[in-house]
Amino acid sequence: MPKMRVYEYAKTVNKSSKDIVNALKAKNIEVNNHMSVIDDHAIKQLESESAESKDGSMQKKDNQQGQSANAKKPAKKVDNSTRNRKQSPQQNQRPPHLRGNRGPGRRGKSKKNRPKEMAKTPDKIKISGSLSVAELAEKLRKESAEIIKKLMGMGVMATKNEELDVTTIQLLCEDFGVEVEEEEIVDVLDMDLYEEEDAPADLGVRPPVVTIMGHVDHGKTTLLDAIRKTKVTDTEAGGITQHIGAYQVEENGKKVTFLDTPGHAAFTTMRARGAQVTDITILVVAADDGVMPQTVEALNHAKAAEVPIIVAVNKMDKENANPDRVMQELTEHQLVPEAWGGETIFVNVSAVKGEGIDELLEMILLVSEVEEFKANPDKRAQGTVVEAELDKGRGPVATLLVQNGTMNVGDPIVVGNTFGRIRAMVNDLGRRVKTAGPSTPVEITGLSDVPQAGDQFLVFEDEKKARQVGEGRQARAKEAERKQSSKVSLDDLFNQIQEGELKEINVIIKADVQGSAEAVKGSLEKIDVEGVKVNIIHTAVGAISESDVILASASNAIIVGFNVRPDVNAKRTADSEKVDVRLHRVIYDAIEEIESAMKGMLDPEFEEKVLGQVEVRQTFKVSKIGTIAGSYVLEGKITRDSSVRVIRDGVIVYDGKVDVLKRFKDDVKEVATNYECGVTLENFNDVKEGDIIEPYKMVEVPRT
Ligand SMILES: Nc1nc2c(ncn2[C@@H]2O[C@H](COP(=O)(O)OP(=O)(O)OP(=O)(O)O)[C@@H](O)[C@H]2O)c(=O)[nH]1
Repeated sequence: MPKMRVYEYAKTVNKSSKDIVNALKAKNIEVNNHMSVIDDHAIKQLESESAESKDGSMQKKDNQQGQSANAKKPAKKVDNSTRNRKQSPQQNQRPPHLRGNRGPGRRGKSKKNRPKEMAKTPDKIKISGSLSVAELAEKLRKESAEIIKKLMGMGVMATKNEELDVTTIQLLCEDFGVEVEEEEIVDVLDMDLYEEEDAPADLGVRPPVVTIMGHVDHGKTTLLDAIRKTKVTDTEAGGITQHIGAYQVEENGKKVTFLDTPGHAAFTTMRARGAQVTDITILVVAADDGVMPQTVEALNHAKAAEVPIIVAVNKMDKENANPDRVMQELTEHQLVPEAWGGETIFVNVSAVKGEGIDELLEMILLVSEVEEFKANPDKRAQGTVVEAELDKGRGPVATLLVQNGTMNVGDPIVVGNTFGRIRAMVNDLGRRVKTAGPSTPVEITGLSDVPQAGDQFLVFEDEKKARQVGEGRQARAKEAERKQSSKVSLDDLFNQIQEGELKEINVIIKADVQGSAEAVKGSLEKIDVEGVKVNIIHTAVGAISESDVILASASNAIIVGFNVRPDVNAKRTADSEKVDVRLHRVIYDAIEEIESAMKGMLDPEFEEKVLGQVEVRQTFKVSKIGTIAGSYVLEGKITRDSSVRVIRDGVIVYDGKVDVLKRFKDDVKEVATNYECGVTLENFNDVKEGDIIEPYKMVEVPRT
C-alpha cells in the first residue's frame, strides 16, 4: 500500500502540514508531526472530508483562475501549456495514493483531478537573482525533471542543483507561460537605508573641511601647525591642542575644519573607501622649489574628486623664493591664477613666519561662501572616520568627522563594520564635549572594535538596530576577508568544498625520483570525494623550489612533497604567500591526508616547544602595572608572544601568557640567553624570587 509523509501530502493538496496533522488527529488517526508517515487509508479519509467541504468553492475558484490565466496569455503560450500538460510528468505528480485509484466516476468527474489542479503552475513568480533548477521547480510547482527536460531542449545540460541565471529563468518561464517579476534586493546592512532625508529648509551653513596636500618637504605640516597655533578656536588660556587627526580654527567668527593628516595617502585612502570628506584642498608649493611630481599628483587627486583648489605658495621668506615660477608651472596644469585671468586663488605664505595665514583663511571662507557648504544639524549624525586606533586603556578610539546632523554622547552608532554607544567625546582641544554638529571633528570611545579611516558612520535611533546592523556588517566583512585571503589549505579544504567554492583541488607534486612522483600522481588522481577531484597541475623531481611555491600561489594549489623538502627561499615564500606545503615519506599517508581533508576529518597537530629557561631574581610591585619580575635568561630565549609556565620548587604555579616584556625601559619582542629582562604576566602578580619562568610555544607539527 503506497505511503507518504504528511508534508508530502500537504504539498499535493496545497495545505500546511499543520492543517493536515490537525485533520488527521480530528479523525483519530495517530500522527506526531509533518514527518509522520500516513497510509492510503488515512489519505482516503482526508480526501473524503475535503471533497465534502470544499468541492463547490474550489471548483468555482479554479474556473476563475483558469479564465483569467487564459485571458492574459497569448495564444502561443496557451498552446505551450496545453502541450505541457499533455506530455507533462504532472500525470506522475499525482500523489501515489491516487495512482491506480482513479476510476472514472469514482467520485464524479469534477473531483477526479483535484490534487493536480490545486498544484497549479502559478501565472507569475517573483525572483531576486539566480535560482537552482530545484528551486525554480518548486516555484513553478513542477518536478525538477520537467525543468531539466526543457533545458535539454534548449541545449543546456543541467543537474538539479545547477544555478540558472535570470535570463535562462525568464526563457524557461516564458515557455511555461509564466510571468517573471524581478524583485529588487534590499541590503538591510546598507547604512544609506537608515539615513534621514534632508528637507532643503532644514539645511544650514556648515564650516568647510579642508585638506592640505603637496610635495614632500614643501611645508604641509609646518603650515598646519602655523594655522593651528595662531588660530585655535579656543580663546581661553590653557587650551591645549590635542592631536585627534583634525582641528577647527576660527576666522572672522567663522569656523574652518582642517584634516590634520597631510599627504595624499589620507586623501586617497578615504576616496578609495568611497568617502568624500574634503570640501577644499590647499595645494602647498614651496616657492623655492616649484612644482614637483607630488604636487602634480596631489592636484590630479583634487581634480578627480572635483574639490576646489587654493594654492598656498609657501616659504616666501626664502631668498630664492620665486612665486611667479610656481604660477607659471601650475598654469601648465590648468591652474591659472586670478591675476592672469584664471580662476585659481593663489596665496603667498610663510609657514615658519606665520605670514599670509589670515589671507589664506579668508580665501578659504570666500570659496566656502561661493560653494555654499550646507548640512542639517537637526538629525542623527552621519560622517566619516578620520583616524582610529586601539588604545590600551580606553579601547577602540576613533576620530570622527560629523558631516551631517548632530552627534551626542550616548548615541547608538554604527561605524564601518563596528558599532557601539558613544561613551565619551573629546574635541580637538582635548575637552570633553556632549554634542558635535556638522563639520566638527571629535574623538569618541565606546566602539566594539577599531574601524578604519574612511569608514562611514551613522547614529541610529535605537541601540538594538545599531547592534543588528553593526554585527551584520562585521560578519559580512569577516566573510569577505576570509574569501579574499582564502588560499586552499588542507585544513579548511572541507569547508571550501562544503560551501561549493571548490570543485577541483589543484596539487603540485615534488618527489625524489620520477617513479614515486608518478605513483603519487596516479594515486591522488583517483581520489573523488563528493564529486570533487584532485587536479595535478605540475609534477617534477627535486626539492620544492620558490618557483613551485609561486606557481602554487598563482593557481591556488597545495604542494605535496614526497621524500623532498622545501629549500629556504621556498619555505619563506610559502609562509608569506600562505601556500600549504605537505611533506610525506609514505605514499599512502599523502593520499590519506588529502582524502581525509576533503572529507573534513583533518585536525591540525600541535606540539609544545619549550623556548628557554628564565630565572626570577627580583620582584617589583608597581601600582597599575602589578608585579614585575626582574629576570635573567638562563638558556634559550623568552619572547613577547610566548606562553609561559611559572615553576616554583618543581611545581607549576601558573600557566598563561607574557603581558609585557622589557629590556630596561623599552618594550622588546624577545630577550636572549644571558640577558636581563623585566617580565609581567597576564593576570598573575604572585611571581616570586627564585621562580623559573619557562616560555613555550605550541607549534604545528609538519606531517611527515
Ligand atoms: N624657510 C621656510 N622653511 C619652511 C617653511 N615651511 C616649512 N619650512 C621648512 O621645510 C621643511 C619641511 O617642512 P614640513 O612642514 O615638514 O614639510 P611637509 O610638506 O609636511 O613634509 P612631509 O611631511 O615630509 O611631506 C622643514 O624644515 C620646515 O621647517 C617656510 O615657510 N619657510
